[in-house]
Amino acid sequence: MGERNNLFPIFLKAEELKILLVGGGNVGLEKLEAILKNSPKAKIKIVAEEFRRKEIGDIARKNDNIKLFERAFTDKDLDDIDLVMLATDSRDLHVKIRSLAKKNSLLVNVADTPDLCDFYLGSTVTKGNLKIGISTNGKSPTLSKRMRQYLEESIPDDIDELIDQLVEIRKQLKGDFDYKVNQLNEITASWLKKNKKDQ
Ligand SMILES: C[C@@]1(CC(=O)O)c2cc3[nH]c(cc4nc(cc5[nH]c(cc(n2)[C@H]1CCC(=O)O)[C@@](C)(CC(=O)O)[C@@H]5CCC(=O)O)C(CC(=O)O)=C4CCC(=O)O)c(CCC(=O)O)c3CC(=O)O
Ligand SMILES: NC(=O)C1=CN([C@@H]2O[C@H](COP(=O)(O)OP(=O)(O)OC[C@H]3O[C@@H](n4cnc5c(N)ncnc54)[C@H](O)[C@@H]3O)[C@@H](O)[C@H]2O)C=CC1
Repeated sequence: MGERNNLFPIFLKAEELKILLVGGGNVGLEKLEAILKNSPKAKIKIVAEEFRRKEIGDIARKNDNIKLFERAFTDKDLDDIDLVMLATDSRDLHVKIRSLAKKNSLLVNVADTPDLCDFYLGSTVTKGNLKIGISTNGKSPTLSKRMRQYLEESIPDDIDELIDQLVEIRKQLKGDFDYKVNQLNEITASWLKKNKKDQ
């Protein structure tokens, strides 16, 4: 048997959390864009001695939820933070911030260092209410990206209508829990068969 991905996926309400991002270079920008692509109103505090002025400056100007501090990291930056993402060019600094953050029981991602990560970012496909997260266990971000592109093309853009229909049906179903589960399973099974026949 080969290796197996044992990561546990969760979908964070990032717009209700305070995220600290340290570092504003290429990697910092990539991670900032990854957060905002999924959660445009996420509250992000960026601390960087220098940063990609054009891109990160523009994003921060247009978005009140992003606070940009042009200076070195200080220990107090961890106060009142829920989640930490590090993207500087210093492993020593990453190790130091990580150990401070762990004292506050914070979860930490270090963009270019899987062994220092409590969690990884994944590629994501979003179609309305549907979101699919993809992980290669930290092995190949490129494969994650290709899988995202594949799924983005193959999942119909109107998939959200199926979700809306199920919400309506779910509201109208009368009966106990088991009855509802059975009904919802039956209805959706026939949708799958129908789609197969259509192909
Ligand atoms: C472990 C992880 C930690 C984390 O960042 O959370 C991590 C780590 C590293 N990334 C590296 C490089 C690249 N990262 C990308 C892209 C993405 N990276 C993302 C996630 C993750 N990257 C986590 C694992 C995800 C998983 O399990 O699959 C994505 C999915 C999410 C996002 O960041 O938005 C996003 C795709 C978004 C999309 O398009 O869908 C590309 C491709 C490209 O840009 O085209 C390259 C260049 C090609 C290559 O190297 O593969 C390197 C090498 C640095 C070096 O060479 O030293 C490391 C460090 C290492 O592996 O040691
Ligand atoms: N750029 C890329 O695509 C890749 C980068 N990497 C590695 O990832 C790391 C980050 O890469 P880049 O973003 O390109 O580097 P970068 O040099 O452009 O950015 C580093 C950022 O960290 C900030 N920083 C450094 N010390 C700080 C401190 N004490 N407090 C606050 N901010 C501080 C800098 O001001 C800057 O914003 C590097 O170690 C690099 O070797 C690895 C593979 C690819």
